[in-house]
Amino acid sequence: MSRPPRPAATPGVADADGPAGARRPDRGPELTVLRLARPYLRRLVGAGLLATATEFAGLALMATATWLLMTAAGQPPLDRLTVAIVAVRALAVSRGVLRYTERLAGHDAVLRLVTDVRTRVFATLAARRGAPPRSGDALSRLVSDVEAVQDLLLRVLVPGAAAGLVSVLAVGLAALVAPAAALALAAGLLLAGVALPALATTLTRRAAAELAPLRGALAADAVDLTHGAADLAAFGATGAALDTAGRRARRLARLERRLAVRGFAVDAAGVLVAGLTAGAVVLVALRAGVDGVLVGVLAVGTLAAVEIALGLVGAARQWTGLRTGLARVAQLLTDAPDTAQPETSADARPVPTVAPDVRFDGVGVRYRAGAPAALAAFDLDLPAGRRVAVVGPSGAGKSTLAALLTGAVRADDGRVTLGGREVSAYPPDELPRLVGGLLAEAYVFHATVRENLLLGRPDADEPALYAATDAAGLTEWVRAQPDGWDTVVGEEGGQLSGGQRQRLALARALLAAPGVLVLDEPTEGLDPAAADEVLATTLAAVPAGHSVLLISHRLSGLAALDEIVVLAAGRIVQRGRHAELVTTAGWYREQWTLQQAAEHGYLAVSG
Ligand SMILES: Nc1ncnc2c1ncn2[C@@H]1O[C@H](COP(=O)(O)OP(=O)(O)OP(=O)(O)O)[C@@H](O)[C@H]1O
Repeated sequence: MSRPPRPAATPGVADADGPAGARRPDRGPELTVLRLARPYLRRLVGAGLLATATEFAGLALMATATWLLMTAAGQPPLDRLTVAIVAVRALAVSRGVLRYTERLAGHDAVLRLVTDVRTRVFATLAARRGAPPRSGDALSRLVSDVEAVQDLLLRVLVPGAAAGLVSVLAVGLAALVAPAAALALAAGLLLAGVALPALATTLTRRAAAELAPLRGALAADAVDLTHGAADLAAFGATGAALDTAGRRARRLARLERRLAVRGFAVDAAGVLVAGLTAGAVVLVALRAGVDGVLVGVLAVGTLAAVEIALGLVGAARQWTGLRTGLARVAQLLTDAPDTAQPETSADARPVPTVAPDVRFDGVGVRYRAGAPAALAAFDLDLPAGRRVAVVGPSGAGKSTLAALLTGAVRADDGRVTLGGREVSAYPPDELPRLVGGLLAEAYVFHATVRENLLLGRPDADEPALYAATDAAGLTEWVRAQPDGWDTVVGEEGGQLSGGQRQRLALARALLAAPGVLVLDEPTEGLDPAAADEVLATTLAAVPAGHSVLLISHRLSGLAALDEIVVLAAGRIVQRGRHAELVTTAGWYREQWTLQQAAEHGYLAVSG
């Protein structure tokens, strides 16, 4: 496998990786993310109103049931109770129905929004193909960060708004009975719904911010201690490593205990507030001469209303835990205003019909002063529709060519032009539409098969996905998975075999369909028969008019290419078509013979 050459330009994505390094977006991360919720505002407001209705039905149920019980104790005629009996039943049933529809409406809106956010995040990452690679951990975190957007709406904003509205309604209704009691209720609700959530946030914010990185570090310790056990033992470092991990585990346990104690304290304060508010409301109502039954209704209603308002404490806690993830997502989206707009994003990217002509003119690359040239006096014409293979021994400079084309490396001598314009003159977001493909050590994301593929072309429909996986020979595997396209492939594609990972990366490159398709060792990790088949189907799947630069150490399957360039120590040593090169003495014929012998045996070669 070719090593990825050192990138020349370093547009930063790494700063969005961690909480410490994350530059804060201009506005709050919540606002940045919620801007994306605009198309779903009506659905979200609907879900919020349903949540309010659910809570209100619960409150009304408690109040009506109290009135019913207290009035029934006086044994009035049954017809005085009929309406209340029917109301209790209706409220009990409607509360369940409302809760169900609220969940349905909320999840419908939020899942649509999250799909949007995820597509934009992936499109942003795709548009930064020239940027330094992000760590697997950071990418995985980004995938789960997107889930924070879901929680922000479902666990914070919708229930928070419902609790706020029901509190206002409860105060309004209490005011109809006794305005002074309503004031006491309002004070209690403010304590439960504003002061306590603020206190909970203040008490837990610092510890919560420390908790997530600490958990990550401990998880990394666990992996190091198990995977690196042999090396630690070999260097006599097991004890020290265990000590470090032990210290971290103890610190984590201390923090979690502290958080739990503070959480219980706030919860206890909530119960106290509920009791005191109910007591105050009862006293004030009695003083105001309110009827005994109504005082009872006010007391129970107060307890129910304060409990609903206390839901804001839970929402505040959730919000504290979500902020870091939200900040990372917002950071990524604000850094890439282009990809945040569907009209200009990769979604709307048309498949180019004709490739730009590519020319390498006397190109030389030297990675370090004094080091031998990775590429010297390299000339190549790759007009639209031409397919060229570059072969040669390890370290010959093949991947450097790919890096020059994608703008990851700049030529020290000569010129690399696309459509007559120097590669370095293209804006970074324009280049990937023209040149791209399967580069060295392609990264497979901890996401679903579909999401990994859509990174190549976010607007690809199902037939396009099938066409790409057919060519890469992955369709059968996808069909065999219970979750099909939605199969999660694990961290760095860890739940796939090496061959399946390669096929997935290849299918993604084919789906992207840039005008100039660069394929750096596309059949790496496949057995010879599969490699031949995949190379043939891949080349057949490249649209007419698109060019191909194929980098390969395997010489099998190159007969269909228009030209083969043999590189050695950065210089062209042979060029021609396969049929010519196998009959000419030189590196190509030698390697061809060796590879055929290794793959098919000497008899097949001589026969
Ligand atoms: N990022 C880098 N920093 C320094 N030297 C590099 C870098 N990338 C490549 N080189 C050097 O440039 C030369 C060409 O490397 P390149 O990766 O282009 O070769 P290759 O033909 O693709 O090799 P392989 O088939 O082994 O992947 C090698 O000598 C290599 O050591």
